[in-house]
Amino acid sequence: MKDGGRIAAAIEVLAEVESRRRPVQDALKDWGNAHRFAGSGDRTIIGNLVFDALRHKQSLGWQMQDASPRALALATYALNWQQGLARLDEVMADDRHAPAALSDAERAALATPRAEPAPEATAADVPDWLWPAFSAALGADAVAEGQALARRAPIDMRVNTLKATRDKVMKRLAHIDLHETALSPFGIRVEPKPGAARLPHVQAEEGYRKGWFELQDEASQIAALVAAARPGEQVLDFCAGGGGKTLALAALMENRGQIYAYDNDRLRLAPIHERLARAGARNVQVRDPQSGSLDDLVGQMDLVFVDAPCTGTGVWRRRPDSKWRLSEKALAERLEDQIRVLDAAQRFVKPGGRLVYATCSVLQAENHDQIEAFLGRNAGFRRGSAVAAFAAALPGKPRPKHVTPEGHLVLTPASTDTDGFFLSVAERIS
Ligand SMILES: C[S@@+](CC[C@H](N)C(=O)[O-])C[C@H]1O[C@@H](n2cnc3c(N)ncnc32)[C@H](O)[C@@H]1O
Repeated sequence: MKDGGRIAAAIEVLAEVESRRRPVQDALKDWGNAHRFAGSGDRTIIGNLVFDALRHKQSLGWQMQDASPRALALATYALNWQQGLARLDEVMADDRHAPAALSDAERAALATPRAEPAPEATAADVPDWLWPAFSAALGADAVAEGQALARRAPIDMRVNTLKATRDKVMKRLAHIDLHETALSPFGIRVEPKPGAARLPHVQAEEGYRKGWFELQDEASQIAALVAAARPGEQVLDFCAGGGGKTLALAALMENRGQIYAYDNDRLRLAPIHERLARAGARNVQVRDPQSGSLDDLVGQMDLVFVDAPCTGTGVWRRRPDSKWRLSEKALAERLEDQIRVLDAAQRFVKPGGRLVYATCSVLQAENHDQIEAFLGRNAGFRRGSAVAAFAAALPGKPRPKHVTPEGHLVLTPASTDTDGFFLSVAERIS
């Protein structure tokens, strides 16, 4: 395929995502299945175009004065990928699979930046309805944070210290352009590359199959460090999902003590068994809703980790389609879920034990307001300090920029160069 045909394919996929509200990965996969002639290089480029168009949907639509799939794909190629109008004309002329020739209005919009400044929500590529909450959470940095959440994410790996060291993994992956993460002591990062570039498929590496490393954003690695699970402790991972945090906690505990991995959705837990085996994590009992209740754990846990269901505003870099699908209704539902999860999880914390409440969102309503309301209705808990836990777990590292007066921590792409993530700690006093 040539670029004209790839742009046409991106338009098709974007239309499918928009009109049928399909997850972008599914739409891309279906397109690939229906167009077997497209090679893996073509599919990468089409995927990059589609993801970048969704990341910058609002700002590109504003510049084009047209947010149709066609306008977004053309603007992504010419503006976001900096190929320019002349090159776009060339690839369109040169390819019978390319979209129809540019209109005068498209040509004008691609040639000249609009004179007036974009509204803040547009410049930040944040949905208009969410802007008040987003900007309240991030203050003067809101536009910069929105823009950072609209960039491509790096590939972050967490070295599994049960099986390997960071040096060993870095040596084995020396053929890849990577470096140590700035904060996590067991993180390795592959920086994103622009335009058509393809990132390495690190899951195909022998070291991945041997369980020497996992794919995990640095923010999640930091979450496990802040939770400070120690060898020998009793830990409940109450929203374990596919087990990302469970594995990180097991490594910190050096396979000593016990982790109970629970989730109320069996299907989400399903991958955990294979992941635990690959990682060599032997101190984890998986408890799904059908394998028995958690009653024996009430009041027994040194640590209950609540990686709560949330809107995912902190992971828009990786899931840009979710940014535009999010609705007020979905946010309200997540807020209800979070109250339910916190109230259910708290009873497992033993006196003197701690509850860590985390989300991959940056919104105050899901974060600060949620944990503060929990503390308000649970006199048996007192507020701990996530920022103090961060300083203890990561000595010598700079204090993150976004810390609430109560000591809760908000990691963000523009401030910590991670996904957006919220961390808070509470301690049971009675
Ligand atoms: C952010 S995800 C967890 C991700 C996971 N900890 C990881 O690191 O891969 C939130 C999880 O909470 C689970 N969940 C939602 N409501 C719950 C409830 N009432 N009790 C337990 N888990 C719940 C969801 O099924 C989902 O898997």
